[in-house]
Amino acid sequence: MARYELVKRSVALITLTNPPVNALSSAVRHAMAKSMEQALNDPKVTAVVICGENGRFCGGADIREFAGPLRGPPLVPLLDAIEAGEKPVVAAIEGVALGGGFELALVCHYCIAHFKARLGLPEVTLGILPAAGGTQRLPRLIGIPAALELITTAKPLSSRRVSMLTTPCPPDLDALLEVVTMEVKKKARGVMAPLACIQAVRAAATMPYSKGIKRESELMATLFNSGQARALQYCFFAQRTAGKWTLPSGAQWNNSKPREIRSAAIIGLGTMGRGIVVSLARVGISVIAVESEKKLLETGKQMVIGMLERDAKRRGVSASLNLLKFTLSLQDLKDVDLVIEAVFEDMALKKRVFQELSKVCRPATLLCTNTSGLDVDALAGVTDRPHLVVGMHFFSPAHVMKLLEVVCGPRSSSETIATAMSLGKRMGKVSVAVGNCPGFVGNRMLKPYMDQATFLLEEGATPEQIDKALEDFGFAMGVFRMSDLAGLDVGWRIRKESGLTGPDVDPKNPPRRRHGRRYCPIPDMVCEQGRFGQKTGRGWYMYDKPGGTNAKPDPLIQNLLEMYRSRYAIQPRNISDQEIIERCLFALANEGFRILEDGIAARPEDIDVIYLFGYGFPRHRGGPMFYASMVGLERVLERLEHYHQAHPDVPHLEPSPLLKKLVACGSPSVQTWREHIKTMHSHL
Ligand SMILES: CCCCCCCCCCCCC[C@H](O)CC(=O)SCCNC(=O)CCNC(=O)[C@H](O)C(C)(C)COP(=O)(O)OP(=O)(O)OC[C@H]1O[C@@H](n2cnc3c(N)ncnc32)[C@H](O)[C@@H]1OP(=O)(O)O
Repeated sequence: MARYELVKRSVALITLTNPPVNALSSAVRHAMAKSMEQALNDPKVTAVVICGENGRFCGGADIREFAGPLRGPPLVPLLDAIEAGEKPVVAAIEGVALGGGFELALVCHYCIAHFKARLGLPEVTLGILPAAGGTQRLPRLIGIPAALELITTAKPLSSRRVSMLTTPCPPDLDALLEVVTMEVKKKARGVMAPLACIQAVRAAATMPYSKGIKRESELMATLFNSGQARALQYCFFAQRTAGKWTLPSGAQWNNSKPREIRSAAIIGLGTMGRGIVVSLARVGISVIAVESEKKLLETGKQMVIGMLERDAKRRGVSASLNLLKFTLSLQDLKDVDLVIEAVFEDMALKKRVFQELSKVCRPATLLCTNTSGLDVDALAGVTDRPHLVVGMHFFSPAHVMKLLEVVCGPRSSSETIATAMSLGKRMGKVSVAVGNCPGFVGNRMLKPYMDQATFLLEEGATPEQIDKALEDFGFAMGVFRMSDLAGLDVGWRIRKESGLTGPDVDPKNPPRRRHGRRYCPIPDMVCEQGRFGQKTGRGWYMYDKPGGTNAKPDPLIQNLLEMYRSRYAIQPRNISDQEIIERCLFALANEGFRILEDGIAARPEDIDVIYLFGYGFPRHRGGPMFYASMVGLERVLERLEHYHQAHPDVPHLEPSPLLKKLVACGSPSVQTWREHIKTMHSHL
């Protein structure tokens, strides 16, 4: 946990040895305290050096310990003792010095950092604050503005008995703190930890160290057991768990070797295709981009080049344009390692592309589809290599969004899945393996969520009221603003293809039940008016111009809703924000439970990660499944039963069997749901 050595007969070298990141677990703290005592008591020792094993100084407190009762020697007195010691202590920093690791460096009298070392205080991302003196020493060392910034970002510095310094304090401290508070509230709506950090730094500026450290500890106590801290710490581990896929065959992330991908091809240079080309090229993969017409190819090429150049400028590197090739011929793909099809969302068209690829590409080429919900196995079935077919579902814009759903068909081989997952990682994506069903995980869950939003419109709510409730909950965008951004025509086309709407529907009197269940025709009526969202300057909101982003409530939508309600004799009622949140989010989580039952997602963490990274679910709420567990499964069940009784023609509101089962088992913690899911037929 900590190795003690005497070097050159006079220097005590204390090495933290707690792989993989030398976190300050109780055992490490214990060993450090012992080693420090030995060093201070040994007259031969004139100086102490603290470092970390395996090129990593220290990743901070052991986050796993936060979930249980706090044990072992507390960190603050240990660090205070190091700082107060008579012998000089040097932090030798390689790799990371994060959180408590950085706070450890702050108490050392000298720091030597490798130029690649990463120092920072990421505590706010876990819903807490740097409570081992970080908020008190850092302002004393580097001043309030820089410390405030560092507490939410990261900056390199060195340290020397910092608690003895007075904090350099700007004359307009209150004004400065006010500005930072406003910024934090805007960026992280409803998130407590950054605001607590500001209060702690205020204490550093206005109080002596002994009082400031007390204030820091009080603020930490408020955050430590908060739901937000639990949610953010859950997200930290969920993100790391999500990449660990397993198949029923026993093949899994750590026993399946991915292939190395040097070259790839993208078919289709629409919005998705262009983003995928950029994502691949900027990590050094040669890309052949294919379009069906010369004009589309030229437009796509110019856009990709522009995107890559802007991206390279931002990152201060040169654009990797030499890796790109643009062509109209599929014949050019015969030697590539992997193809990603990103053509229009039309099964017949995609099948033709896959048949063609089977003929053209060498037998070992992996064939991937970027479909957002079509049957991956049906595509595999038209090829000569179904085991080499997998879904790679990117999110728009593909070069920005972090999420990648890797859709495993029943015939996808473990090597194929491993390769898609590893390629996702290489592109900097958070990749989650999911099973094959309509909409996979993310889009399958979106349907009940969006249905509830439109049913609420029928019943008396407005788009802006629903969006505000969701944004106050923490979503970056409410459902209607998000739909305007994505384009309303996409969903309209899907509804037409699935036979839910079309020329047979009476436009004056569209039925409110279709395929045996409640159906809200308002989205179709909005599209029939050519209102496709931001791109047409009109959608659920109005915008200054086509492509505008400033959404304003539109009186025409208000009229449409009023006319609609009077046509169907619906008496509008006042709908509370609570009902909006419950109906939208409990319907969302309910579908998540069904997805778990069906074996389409392996664990609740995977669903939550998909919603955090693909759909803007607020991180401090943990994701839809974690949120349901925080509300209490019993309460979620009771509310779903209540709403289903009121709306029996909405099957998505009927509580799922898994939710009922978990409640019957005493609502176990989300991390243990897996043990209760006896999937008959895992799709993963
Ligand atoms: C009434 C109540 C009163 C309450 C008062 C309580 C007072 C308590 C006093 C506390 C004192 C506060 C001390 C301090 O201020 C708090 C902290 O230090 S919080 C921790 C801050 N550190 C971080 O957030 C760093 C998190 N880690 C990372 O960012 C990355 O892991 C990394 C270090 C940059 C390395 O990245 P990678 O190389 O990509 O590796 P992975 O991310 O995949 O991680 C590998 C492996 O390690 C696990 N892990 C990483 N960091 C930690 C950690 N700090 N604790 C525990 N485990 C960690 C990670 O989960 C991976 O595990 P695996 O998935 O492989 O099992």
